[in-house]
Amino acid sequence: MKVTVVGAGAVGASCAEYIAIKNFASEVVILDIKEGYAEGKAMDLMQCASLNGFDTKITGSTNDYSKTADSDICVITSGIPRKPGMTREELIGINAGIVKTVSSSLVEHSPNTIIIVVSNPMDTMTYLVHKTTDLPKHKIIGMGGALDSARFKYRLAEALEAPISDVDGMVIGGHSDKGMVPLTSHATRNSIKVSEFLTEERLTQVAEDTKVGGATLTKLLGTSAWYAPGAAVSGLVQAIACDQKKIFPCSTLLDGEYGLSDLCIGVPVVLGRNGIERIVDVSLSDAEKDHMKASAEGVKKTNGLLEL
Ligand SMILES: NC(=O)C1=CN([C@@H]2O[C@H](COP(=O)(O)OP(=O)(O)OC[C@H]3O[C@@H](n4cnc5c(N)ncnc54)[C@H](O)[C@@H]3O)[C@@H](O)[C@H]2O)C=CC1
Ligand SMILES: O=C([O-])CC(=O)C(=O)O
Repeated sequence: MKVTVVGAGAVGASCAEYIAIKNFASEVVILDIKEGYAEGKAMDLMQCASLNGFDTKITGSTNDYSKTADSDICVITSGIPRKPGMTREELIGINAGIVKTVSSSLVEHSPNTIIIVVSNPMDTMTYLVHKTTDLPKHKIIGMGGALDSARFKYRLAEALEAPISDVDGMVIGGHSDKGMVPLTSHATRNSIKVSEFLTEERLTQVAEDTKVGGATLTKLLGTSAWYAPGAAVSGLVQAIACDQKKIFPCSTLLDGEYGLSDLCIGVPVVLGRNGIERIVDVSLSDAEKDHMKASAEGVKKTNGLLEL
């Protein structure tokens, strides 16, 4: 199993590290445009191998896509992150050009690959990869919901004063400050609905804190987060590499599901060896349906800024 990670920055390096530590991939190639940067990160990570007990071979490349040839999975993290006060959508001007070039170079060398898009604004960048490459739709996956759901579980556990392992919940919709749709009606503590424990007001607070999870960290760190994003990507890569058939919310091209079409947005999907093996339709409350519709309108507005 060969995995390429484009972008050796904060998220790319964290993602490569988690993939290596989980020890399921034979090879990880990190590629960056900055001279020597990916090689340096790869060497530093390889020097963790004996300490952390993994055998994954990590190599770096300065923009040489021949090194990425025949990758089973490619992760795109190249692009600029936001600064405090910015929205993810504001990154489109620079990141669209980067994602377009990177995705065509990847597919040129790995025509059968599965692409996981991380660069922001992620739903629009995922849509752009569809427009740029001729990969089938089940092989283009946007990562946002897995991270947002992890943040939702963190906030739920905090409100419930419960261990995170006791909590389950999912966030669908667009990966944006306003567009996320935390499914509070489906969230559970050890299979009991969280509404049995928390007031509607507290649940609304949990949902609001979840939606601004990325912005909150950006304010604290001066740039956006990387540990949980890297861990979330590694979860998707592992589900595909190990054919786990796990459900994650991922951004995928919709064609009528959830009443939406011609956009990529987060919905629950089954991930396995073929990428997205099935889109799962869950029943939503009326409020969640309204939020999903508004979220889709927001994503379409951002897609409208693409020069296709
Ligand atoms: N979807 C999600 O849940 C998340 C998305 N992000 C996004 O991921 C992206 C990366 O974030 P960070 O790693 O923090 O940024 P970073 O600045 O630390 O790293 C980005 C790397 O991309 C490289 N790069 C730029 N243009 C390139 C090109 N044409 N080819 C190859 N490499 C290129 C840069 O040299 C840099 O090393 C941002 O757009 C950020 O908003 C970040 C966290 C979560
Ligand atoms: O907040 C950002 O800009 C980066 C990101 O997508 C996240 O951490 O959720």
